[in-house]
Amino acid sequence: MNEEGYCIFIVEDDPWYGQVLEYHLNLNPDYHIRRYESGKELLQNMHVRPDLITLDFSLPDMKGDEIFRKIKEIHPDIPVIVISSQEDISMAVKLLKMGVSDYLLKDDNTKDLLWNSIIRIRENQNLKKEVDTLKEELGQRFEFQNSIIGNSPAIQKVFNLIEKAVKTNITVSISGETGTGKELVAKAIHYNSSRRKNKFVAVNMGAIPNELIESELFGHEKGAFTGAITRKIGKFEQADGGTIFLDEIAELDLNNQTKLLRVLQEREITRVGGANKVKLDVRVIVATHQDLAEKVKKNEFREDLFYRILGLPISLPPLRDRGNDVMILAKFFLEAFARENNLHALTLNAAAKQKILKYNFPGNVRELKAVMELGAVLSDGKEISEEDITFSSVSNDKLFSVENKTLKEYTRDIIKYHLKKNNRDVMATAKQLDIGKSTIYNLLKDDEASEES
Ligand SMILES: Nc1ncnc2c1ncn2[C@@H]1O[C@H](COP(=O)(O)OP(=O)(O)OP(=O)(O)O)[C@@H](O)[C@H]1O
Repeated sequence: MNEEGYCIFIVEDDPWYGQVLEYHLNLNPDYHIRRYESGKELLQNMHVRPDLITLDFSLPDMKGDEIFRKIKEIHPDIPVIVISSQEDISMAVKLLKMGVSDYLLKDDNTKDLLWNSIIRIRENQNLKKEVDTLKEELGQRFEFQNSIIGNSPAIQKVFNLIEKAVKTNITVSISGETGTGKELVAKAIHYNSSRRKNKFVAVNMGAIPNELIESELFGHEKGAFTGAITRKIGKFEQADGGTIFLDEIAELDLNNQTKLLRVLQEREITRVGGANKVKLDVRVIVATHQDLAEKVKKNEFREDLFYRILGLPISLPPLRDRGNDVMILAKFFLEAFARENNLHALTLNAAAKQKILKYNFPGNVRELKAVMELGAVLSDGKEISEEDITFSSVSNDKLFSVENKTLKEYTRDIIKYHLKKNNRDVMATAKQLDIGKSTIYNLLKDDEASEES
């Protein structure tokens, strides 16, 4: 239904009969009627996209079946009621088979039959609309549940928040360790929102030097500074109508924080070196792996900007808190890798599964993906064994891994990890860990003794 109401085209070459129908249908204030007297006139006005058409079968320039075919080509979903002055059963059957919504004979009852027919068609249209909306909602749910994998209560919570986020333009702040899927969630929000047809523009604040951020975000005019040889459209302008994803927002220095705050408040930008303000309609999603509130306390992040970008906070749990999602994701990545590389389906043997379940994945889902892909390459092509699973992340992996260790063993691991990082400098390590040097020497002595024995 357009904003004028329910728009009905009456196509009838007999002006008197056309008027009778128009008068009758106008009794419903919701109906907005337009009248045409030939097939040509009707087709010229199809851009108006009526909600329904009543079509006299015997128009001077075209027969009803021919016009109906043309209507279908332009807008296949518009219901058409054919009104004929002669009873022609075989033509009626033919038209109904072609998809005409109703076939009425011109007689004393036509007005009332038409009235009822339209009511019935409208009911069907409303029902169809409802089904379409439901399907779309369901489709959306499936869409992001197909790309963001997981069943754990922790990730279900995130799904719920994504569903809330897509319904409005509220700013979303996503927090979570590296590799937990922050960008994936931001994309899911954009592509499931009404902005999906416009751009999703991602900017990593940590990857741009502070002095270039302003021009990167807001653009610059030609000659704005040395090196600005042409006008440049910034990321905010590129995202007009769509979504900008500001990753690593905590990396912004205070000066750029002030500039960003102004833009978010005024919803307009000025290109560097430009005089004009450009109004924008951009949805903002920010992400960080840092504790922003903590940064506010330390005066490293503006409190007003913090509140401006907080919007709907979505906190992504680390992979180690997602229970069996690790196994679901592992299988998902293996299947995807096999599919992309035309390999046979690969499985994990029991020991490999155990090894994965015990590990704490400091690099989260990104690391798991890499581990599974490497495992697939190292395997015999059918089954991935324990040896094919290698953890090479930066890593304090052993340090935090969930193994059956005693406190003493953990302490030993922590000290050895820092010793290695400090090039075996005992003094520095002792200072860093706030322990006595003797603790470290004793540990080294124990280790040597156990190696000798
Ligand atoms: N739940 C998930 N299901 C499927 N793939 C995922 C999931 N979470 C993350 N990934 C994949 O893991 C990788 C890392 O995700 P993403 O880049 O979104 O993480 P991030 O939190 O933004 O990382 P960073 O903090 O380093 O920017 C991507 O390849 C992403 O597709």
